[in-house]
Parts: sequence; structure tokens; C-alpha cells
Amino acid sequence: MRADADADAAPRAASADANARVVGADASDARDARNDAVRGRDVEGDVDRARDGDAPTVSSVVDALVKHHLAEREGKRTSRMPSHEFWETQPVRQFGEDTSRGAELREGPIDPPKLASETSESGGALPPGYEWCSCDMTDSRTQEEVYELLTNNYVEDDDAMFRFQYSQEFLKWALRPPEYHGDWHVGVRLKVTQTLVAFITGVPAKLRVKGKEIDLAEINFLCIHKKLRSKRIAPTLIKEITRRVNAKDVWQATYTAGVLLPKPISKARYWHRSLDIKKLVDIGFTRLGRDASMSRAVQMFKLAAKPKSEGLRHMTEADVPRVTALLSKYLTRFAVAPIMNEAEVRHWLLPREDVVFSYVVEDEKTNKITDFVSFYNLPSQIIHSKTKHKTLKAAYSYYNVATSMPLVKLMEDALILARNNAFDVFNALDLMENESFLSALNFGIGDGNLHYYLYNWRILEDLEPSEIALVLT
Ligand SMILES: CCCCCCCCCCCCCC(=O)SCCNC(=O)CCNC(=O)[C@H](O)C(C)(C)COP(=O)(O)OP(=O)(O)OC[C@H]1O[C@@H](n2cnc3c(N)ncnc32)[C@H](O)[C@@H]1OP(=O)(O)O
Repeated sequence: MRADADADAAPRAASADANARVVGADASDARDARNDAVRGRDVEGDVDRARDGDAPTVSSVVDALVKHHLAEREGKRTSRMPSHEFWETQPVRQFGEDTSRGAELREGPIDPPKLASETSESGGALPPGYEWCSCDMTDSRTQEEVYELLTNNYVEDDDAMFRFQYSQEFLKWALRPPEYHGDWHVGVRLKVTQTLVAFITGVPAKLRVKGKEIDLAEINFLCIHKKLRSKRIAPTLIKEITRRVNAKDVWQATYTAGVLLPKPISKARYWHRSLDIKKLVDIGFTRLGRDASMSRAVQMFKLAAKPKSEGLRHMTEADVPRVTALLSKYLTRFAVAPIMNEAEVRHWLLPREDVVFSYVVEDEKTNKITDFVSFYNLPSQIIHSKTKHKTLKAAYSYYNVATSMPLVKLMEDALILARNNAFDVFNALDLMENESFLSALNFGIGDGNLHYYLYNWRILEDLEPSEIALVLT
């Protein structure tokens, strides 16, 4: 969204893995030109790099894209494509690989099957003075250590204004789903002081990818202390979590990241809906457009006092079987979606105070649950706050199904519920059917991309975000 956009407000990166920036008219023009110039999706990171690096003109960006696109079609590397010393050795889709019909590549596992017993028993080499550990997320002291590491070192927006601040309750929820493995919560400690300095996690999940069901690990919370960056510790952490996942006879993984790596299956975009526009402007999350006034903006983002849908109520334990059925049926529409049993729906979707908010609409006559809406609470720290505000309270759209009303109506209620729970902003990716409500409900497009990845599973064609129904916390 441009700074002078009609909606008066131009949201910044909500910190969520947001590595791209809106840098003014040049960048937006370049983006438009790029969209017109080429259809290929993988080239887009190049634009960001070209843009960030040399302050290029629109035409030089387009030139670079066209060159890149042609080279990519021929399977060549261009000077603008960074090399990935680590990722080029991994069983992931690679830039420039020939996936055309008739080529050798097939959809499915990239590495040939192995035996869990072939997995080595010890981890890769860390720099001297550091050691591996498993972080016991049932232990309150360890939870605190993980919380501290992430609070001070995890994902920030590009201008280092906001940093994710996952609560301890959130971390327990995200890391302890049914059948989780304690040793997939990998830490690195300084030997002498036992300080936790790096972290990466996996949790078990089942995903349907283009009709195939895959048991895999969802990888998240990769974090290295700021003082230990750029020392190639990340590849060591990734190899260690891979070893521990393989040891449980699991050979595939999924993950999301703001950075462009070889090679996403899809690229989604964050959208932001202001709930407290005054605060968002005060803290620099949002800017008012050139000719906009605060009173007009307040008016524009005004919401009803309470939800409008009759019968909308909190989801309860008794709803679990019916929500599982409703959601499972809905998720079959998408090329990539989780498969959740009742225990998983209970874990991921039953309301948890200050963590996940879920609501249902039940048809009084038939007792059927017709609609489901949910969001989770992920605040960001305001890093160098110059105001009284220390925290940006952000709600993130999670899984939503509307059958008795249009999705836009259900999501308007989600906004009202989020506002009534004191959130400042409601964030949503352009996944699933979300495009049907984003503009209509005054969301503004953010400046961050979220790339979706599969490890050791190839699909031949990139997917649109609307084909993805996976929300990783
Ligand atoms: C079957 C089981 C498989 C299980 C594993 C599946 C794969 C899981 C993959 C992990 C999914 C995580 C999902 C999330 O949690 S995404 C969230 C990532 N975390 C953050 O952004 C927090 C703040 N940043 C940091 O803590 C560090 O900058 C990190 C740790 C990100 C990199 O540390 P550092 O800056 O000190 O770098 P290095 O010198 O050690 O290493 C450089 C190498 O690391 C590659 N790199 C950089 N960022 C990422 C990234 N986000 N995913 C994957 N790789 C990444 C980079 O391209 C380069 O490789 P190559 O380009 O040369 O090849």
C-alpha cells in the first residue's frame, strides 16, 4: 500500500517475517512494472535485492528481471542471484531447476528413502565453547530462558522498530501439541554459563499437499543471539533438527520465512486492519496519507460495538467434534492444508486465554456448527518507543470457515471481537479465501512477504497463496 493511498493509512511491516519495505514511489512503480514485465514468481526477491542494493531505476529493475527470467528459463544462474552455500546442498526445490513437462523431476520426496536407524547419533559440530541441549518446555525456568532469547533476538521488521514478543503461554501452546517430541526443541548453550544462545523447534503435523498426505515436522522459532550472527550457526542448527526429526522416522518438513531461500512453494503477503488507528500512527506502525485527517481515519476504521452474527459464541470443548468435521471438509479445497484430528483441533483451536480466540455459530434448529472463526495473539515489542506505548497488540487471523453467511460478514465480527479484546491491529495473510474480505474490510497491504517452503518434497509448480491453507504461528 502506498503512503498516499486512499485509505489514509499505510501500514508498515507488522514485524511478521517482513523483510521487504515499501520505500516510496520507486519501489511501488517497480513492483507494478515487474508484475507487468514477467509472470514468473521466483524473480521477485531479485527485485527486492536490486531495489535495496543499488537504488535502481525502474528500467534497471525491469532489465534485471527480464535477464534473470530468461536465464532462469535456461536453468542458468545470473549474477543477481545470490548463491546459497548451505541451501544448495539440501533436498529442497532449487532456483533454475527444470520442472517442465518431460523433464526428469517428479513431484514427491527429493531424497531417496532412508532408515531412521541410519541417522547418526550425535549432533553436528558447534563452535568451541557451545553445546547442544533439548529445551524442556514443561519446565518454567526453561520457558523463561526461551522467552528471553526470543524477546531480545527474534524476528524484527526491516527498520528494527518492532520485534515479535511471543508470551510464555503462547510458546507452550505452539510447542506442545499432541504427540510432540521434547528433543525437537533444540537449544544451543554456552558451556561455561549455560546461557541459551540459539534455538530451533519442530512439532509433528500432517499435511495434505496436492492430494498426498505427508507426516512431517513444522519448523519454527529459528533464532540465534544477535552477537552470534553470520557465523554459519544457522545451517548447523538446521542439520541438527533434521537429524532429530529423521531419528523419529520423519523425512519431510514445512516452514515459513520472510527471507527468500531455495525455493518457496508460494509467497503470501500480510495485510493489516487498523483497530486503534491513533495508537498505530503514534507508534509509527501506520502513516496517514498526505491529505488525510485523523478524524476521517477514525471514522473509516470504526466498528460496531458488538458482533452482528446471531448465535456467535466462544467455541467450547463440546464443539470439538463438529468443528473438526467442519474444518476438515473445508480444508480439502486447498492444495496445501493441515489434516487435524480431534485431539489436534482441541489443542490448536479451543480458546486459550490471551493466546487463541475461537468462536462458532451453531444453528439452533439442527445443532450444526455452521461457521468458525479464530485468531491468535502475537504482540510485538516497540523497540525504541518514544511514546508511552511499549507493545503493539496484534491479532493474527487463523482458520476461518463461513457456511451460513459470506466470509466477509464473519470476519467483520472477528474484527469487532479483536477490538473488544483490546487488540490494536488485526493481521491476515492473503491465504485461502482471505482476498474476499481484505479490501472490503479496510485492510491495507503490508510491506512484508511470507514465503512457504517444503523440505524434501518437490512440487513442480509454484502455488498461489489462495491455494494454501496453512497458518504457522
Ligand atoms: C526432515 C526434517 C527437516 C527439518 C529442517 C527443515 C528446514 C528448516 C529451515 C529453517 C526454517 C526456519 C523458520 C523460521 O523460524 S523463520 C524465522 C527466522 N528467525 C529470525 O528471523 C530471527 C532473527 N534472525 C536470526 O536469529 C538469524 O538471523 C537466523 C537464525 C535467521 C540466521 O542466522 P545468521 O543470520 O547468523 O546466519 P548464519 O551465518 O548462521 O547462516 C547463514 C545461512 O542461513 C540461511 N538462513 C538465514 N535465515 C534463514 C531462515 N529464516 N531460514 C532458513 N535459513 C536461513 C542463510 O540463507 C544462509 O544459508 P545459505 O544462503 O548460505 O545457504
